[in-house]
Amino acid sequence: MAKNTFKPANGSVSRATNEARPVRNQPKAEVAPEPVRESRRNAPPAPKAPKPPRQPLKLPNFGGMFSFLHDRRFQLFAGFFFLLTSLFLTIAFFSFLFTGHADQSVVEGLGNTPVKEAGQESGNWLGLTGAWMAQLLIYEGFGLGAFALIPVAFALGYKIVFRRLDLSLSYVLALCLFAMLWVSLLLGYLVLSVQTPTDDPRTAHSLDFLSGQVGYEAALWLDSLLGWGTVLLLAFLLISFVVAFFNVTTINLPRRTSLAGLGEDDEPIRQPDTYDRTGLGGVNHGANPTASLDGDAEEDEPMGMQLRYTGPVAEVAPPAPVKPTATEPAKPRPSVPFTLDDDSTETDLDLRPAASAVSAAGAASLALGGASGAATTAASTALTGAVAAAAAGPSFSIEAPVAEAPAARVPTPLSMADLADDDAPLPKPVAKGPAFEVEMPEPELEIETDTDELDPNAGADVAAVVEEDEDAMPSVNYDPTLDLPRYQYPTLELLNDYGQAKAQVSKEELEANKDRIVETLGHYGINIASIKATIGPTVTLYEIVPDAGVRISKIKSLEDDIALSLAALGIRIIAPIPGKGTIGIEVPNTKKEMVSIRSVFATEKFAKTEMSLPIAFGRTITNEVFVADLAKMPHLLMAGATGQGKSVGLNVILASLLYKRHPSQLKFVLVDPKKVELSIFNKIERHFLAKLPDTEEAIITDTKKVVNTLNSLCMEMDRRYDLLKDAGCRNLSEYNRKFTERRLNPKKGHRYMPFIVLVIDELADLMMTAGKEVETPIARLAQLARAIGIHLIVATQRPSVNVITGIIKANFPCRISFKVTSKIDSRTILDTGGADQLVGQGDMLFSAGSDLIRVQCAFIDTPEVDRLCDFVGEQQGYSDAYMLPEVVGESGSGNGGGDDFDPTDRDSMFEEAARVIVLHQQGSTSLIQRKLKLGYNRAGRLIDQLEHAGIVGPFEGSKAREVLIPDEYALEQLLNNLPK
Ligand SMILES: Nc1ncnc2c1ncn2[C@@H]1O[C@H](COP(=O)(O)OP(=O)(O)OP(=O)(O)O)[C@@H](O)[C@H]1O
Repeated sequence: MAKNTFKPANGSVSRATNEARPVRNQPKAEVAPEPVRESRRNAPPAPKAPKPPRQPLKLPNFGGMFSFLHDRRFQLFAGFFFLLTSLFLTIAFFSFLFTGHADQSVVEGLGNTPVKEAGQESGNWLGLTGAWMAQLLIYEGFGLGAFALIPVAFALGYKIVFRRLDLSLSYVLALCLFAMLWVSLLLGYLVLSVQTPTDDPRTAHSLDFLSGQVGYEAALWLDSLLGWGTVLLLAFLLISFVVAFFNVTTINLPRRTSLAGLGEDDEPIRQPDTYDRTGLGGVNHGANPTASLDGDAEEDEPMGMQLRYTGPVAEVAPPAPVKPTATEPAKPRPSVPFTLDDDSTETDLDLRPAASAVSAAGAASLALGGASGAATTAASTALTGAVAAAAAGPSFSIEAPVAEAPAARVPTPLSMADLADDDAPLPKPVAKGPAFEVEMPEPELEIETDTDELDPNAGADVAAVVEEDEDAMPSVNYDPTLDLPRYQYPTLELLNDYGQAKAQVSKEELEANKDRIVETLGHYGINIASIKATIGPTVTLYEIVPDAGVRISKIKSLEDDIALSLAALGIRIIAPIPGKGTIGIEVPNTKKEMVSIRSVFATEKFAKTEMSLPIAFGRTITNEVFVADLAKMPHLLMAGATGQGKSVGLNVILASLLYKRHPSQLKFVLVDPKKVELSIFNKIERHFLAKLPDTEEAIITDTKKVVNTLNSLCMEMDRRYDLLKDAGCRNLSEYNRKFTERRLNPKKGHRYMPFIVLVIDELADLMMTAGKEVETPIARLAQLARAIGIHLIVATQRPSVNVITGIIKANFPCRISFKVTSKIDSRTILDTGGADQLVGQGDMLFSAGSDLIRVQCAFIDTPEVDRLCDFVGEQQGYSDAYMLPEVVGESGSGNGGGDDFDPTDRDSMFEEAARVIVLHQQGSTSLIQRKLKLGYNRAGRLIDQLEHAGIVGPFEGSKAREVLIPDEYALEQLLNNLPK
């Protein structure tokens, strides 16, 4: 991670000069995710290992009645209970296979025998309880099918304890319950069939345990009803379960194929992947013995049946025929075949492994005559595996059901190969249309909502702001957070939980958009080799690889035509996508996904970030959480027409920083000419706000005060540079590290310096009323302040050149634009078009130098900000806001800057002020103001004069100045000696 170090050309830190720095060469904002286009390569994607995410447990609330369910300790207790239950059942069941017969009489005679004696008699490895449970669940219950309860208990326990599971609980439950009943019924029927009326009842009885009483009775009943038709019913039940469970919709019969066509087309043999229900990229990557070919290259199909399977998102009817629009000739639409990439998902479902596995299961069940417990378990597991294998081919991982892992957030590479008529030979992709591939990017891993995990106190990064390197500080180090040792970081509970986002883009929509793009470009003679769609929260990116020889500028010029034919506002064409030979067309989704701030904060990327000033803006088009470090940006310019999400964006920025930093590490200077936007943050004044001395409100709404504040910040900047120079440090983190290591003497004015973030909500207003007066200090701060930890965030709804002047723009390399009204505005803010084509409501473009990243800004509602501010504000804070240096009027020289001070030109109140100060032993301007009823400017001048007379020490930031005269006697002596 490149550190943001400010290094003047001469190697030393000079006092602030107006010399413009080559801002463009500054280290770029470190942007956590790769830009969209970087992450999508045409190179064959490496098989992704399925990443088991930590899944938050979804528990009902019941109006708080069962709030203990959310207690992690209770969850762990329950989780381990289930895990141990699964172990208990395993031992008890296996033991039953050997001792069950003998234990039967013990258990049945329980009512008559004392428990202790019965326990001693029982042969089960887990005593009487084991014998009783096994008897109940196996003999009186479901026979060997009861073994299926073991994985249920295990999965439940595992999920609760570790919060990671490749399998969804509901899937495990459905599979195991079905397996239990089905196996029990099957075995019941088999037991019934092998028994003959002449059988020794003891032998017959000894087989009953295989099916249990439930299976046996049910089989008996069915046998009387259907006879051997019971077998057909069992087969039908199995098939129905597979079809329903795996959503099988089509079946391929084996075809005679040849490989000849393949060589001609140079198309590689592709593996039929399967739709990954996990949503986590857990597609099969193993070699599939029934590798199929795409396009019309037919495959050598071994014997067997192939089902075609559509996953949840793919589970749509073939696309509605696209009606030609007025601008399109009514010529037949080219049928578009889709090739499958290795990471795309073939929806064919090959049942051969399933069939063999099922028969293995059957065989295993049959082999149970020998009472082999292992075989029994194998039977139920084999059945589970069989069904899984049916869906996944050789390596299928089942995961959260669709309801739990919504498609829009789920990284499901999804092929549309099955849109074509199954029986019709698949057309050649290159000859008749481009390949189309849909990708749903990986969601971020979400951490649990435990507050500890988001709380920097809990991690090693307590003083990440200070350290930046990993060296642990010895405990004797100064720890600024000890100013407020009991300060609690905000918790995720303060934020609204909107749950999981829902799938927003239907397959029809994707397909129709793709077809229209192909058609529109086709009208202009542009042929496309392939298209890939990446679904994001707001827009879907269609990445087009044009045929060789097509000029990119030609596609760019068709932007409006494509937008028209797609009948969608907000189409953005990126031609070419930087670093790639492809063209991107971003098409807004019909239904947008709202990105809640909680879902973003809950991700590991944000919670565990090491950035100094992390801001979680939202999600990119690839659904990655977009976190950027303000410290590296180092300033941010924001624009957007009214109502497009600017204020929400500012709140997201402020909330991100409040969640990650301690009050001792960060201070905000909030400028809000609109007076209402930031007023909500007043509550955190004593924790996080900085203000000018002797001002009432920390949030600045008055233009005059803004000028003073900016000048004060410039003074603070100069002071900080002086201190840095004195300490021989090049930037704030070096300085603060030295300070915390106690290598700098506070008596010499050294102090721990928090980051200062200046937020200006409406620059246009300031520029109109104060013009140059604000432009100059803003530009100066922007040029120089990054090394000393002062960062600017400037927002405006009018990104015109009068507001964002050349000098301001040149110093803000990082810019954000929400939707603006014109292309010109977009150019003013981003130096390129595109922001005018955004869709609003937090849709934004982030520019850090040359790259533009489209991000859906997270949404934080006012009540959430309110709760956050209440949470912070109600805690113990400092006695006042952080004090910025005093600025003494326009003609004044400022504190300590009185080189032109005339010792004989003293204020008439000088002596009185000196007495007040010495009497109270507190060198503060406000004290003079209060006691002598003076205005702010005069009191400021007085304190300057007192400093020059040696009565008070130099300015010390937020602290009062040191009083150098111990008592009134000494003061009188000094006053007498002063030149008159
Ligand atoms: N990230 C977002 N996700 C969803 N909706 C949003 C988002 N941001 C803003 N909106 C919607 O847009 C509305 C206006 O947003 P906001 O108040 O931030 O606009 P604005 O640009 O600050 O407007 P103004 O300049 O007039 O204050 C919000 O009330 C909200 O409904």
